[in-house]
Amino acid sequence: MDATIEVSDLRKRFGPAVAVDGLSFTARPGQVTGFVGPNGAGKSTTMRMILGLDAPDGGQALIGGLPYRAIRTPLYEVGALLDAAAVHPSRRGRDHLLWLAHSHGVPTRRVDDLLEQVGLASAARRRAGGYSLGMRQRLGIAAALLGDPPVLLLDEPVNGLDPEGIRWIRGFLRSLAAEGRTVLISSHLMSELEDSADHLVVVGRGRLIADTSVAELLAAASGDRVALRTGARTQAMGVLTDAGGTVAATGRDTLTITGLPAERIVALLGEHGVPFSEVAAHRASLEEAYMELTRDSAEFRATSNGDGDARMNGASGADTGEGR
Ligand SMILES: Nc1ncnc2c1ncn2[C@@H]1O[C@H](COP(=O)(O)OP(=O)(O)OP(=O)(O)O)[C@@H](O)[C@H]1O
Repeated sequence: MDATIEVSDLRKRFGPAVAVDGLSFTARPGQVTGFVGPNGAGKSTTMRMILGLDAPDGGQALIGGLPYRAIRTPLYEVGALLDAAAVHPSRRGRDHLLWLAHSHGVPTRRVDDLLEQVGLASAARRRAGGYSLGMRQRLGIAAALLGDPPVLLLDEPVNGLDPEGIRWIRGFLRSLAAEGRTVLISSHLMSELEDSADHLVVVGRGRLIADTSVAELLAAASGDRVALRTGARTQAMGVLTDAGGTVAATGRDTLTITGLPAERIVALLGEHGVPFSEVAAHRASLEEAYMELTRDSAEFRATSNGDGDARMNGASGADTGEGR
């Protein structure tokens, strides 16, 4: 089957609250599509509509040209993880998968292979109630993969994973896409998608903010900035400004230059005998790119949680999605 997910002018309200407001995007085979936006942006509702769990008020969501409910053997066509907590606590991890597998004709062998792949083999015979959130995410991902489907939808799969788990899932998602699958993953943290997504669909308050490749977004945000480390800051500023660069001091011995390529900067400093220890073309992080993207939008802003992991927040008064 064609594994493309196509969302067209999708709309959903819950009473007076507009959850999804005319959203359109396409997630293609062979790519990890990051579906990103602050809490309450409408990501889960959109995924639920793609999976036929919520009925849209308008528009449509198709997988391989079909609405989900028209897919004959969904376990083999579309794998989904919406809520990692949806596991019976007294059931052992392996038994949870076996029960799902056997009710769909999937062999036991596949269950054991998947437990191995998601790193749960050693915990497979423990009860799921004692699993950490990260272990439940892994179990949920294994369940989504049972039928070896060409389409995967994972809602916040990175949530609860430790740094090793985050590294693992990035590689795992990339390998699933490299096998030709369509992988749609949601996140409210832009930084979670760094190094895993190829394509980004950014939403806010149910609307599309950006639909772009990660490479294009980063290139646009990186601009022509060059970072320079030098003990002769004043001298360097003079030389580079005279040559037409725009120079800003960013630290005691660091400068950021725009308007001059890195090679020209090196040549100029050499000609004028200005010592320096480092010249690097600036590469924006995905988080910076997001800031750039939403700079003109008063509705969204990024704040740092203090450990360099910036979060996206809706403006004050935005629904946090809590209390449901
Ligand atoms: N069943 C529901 N009943 C009422 N309101 C709902 C329901 N489901 C979602 N909403 C509302 O719809 C909006 C979008 O919620 P949704 O969960 O889709 O956002 P999200 O982007 O997935 O957020 P999060 O990152 O918190 O999961 C929010 O305002 C939310 O409160």
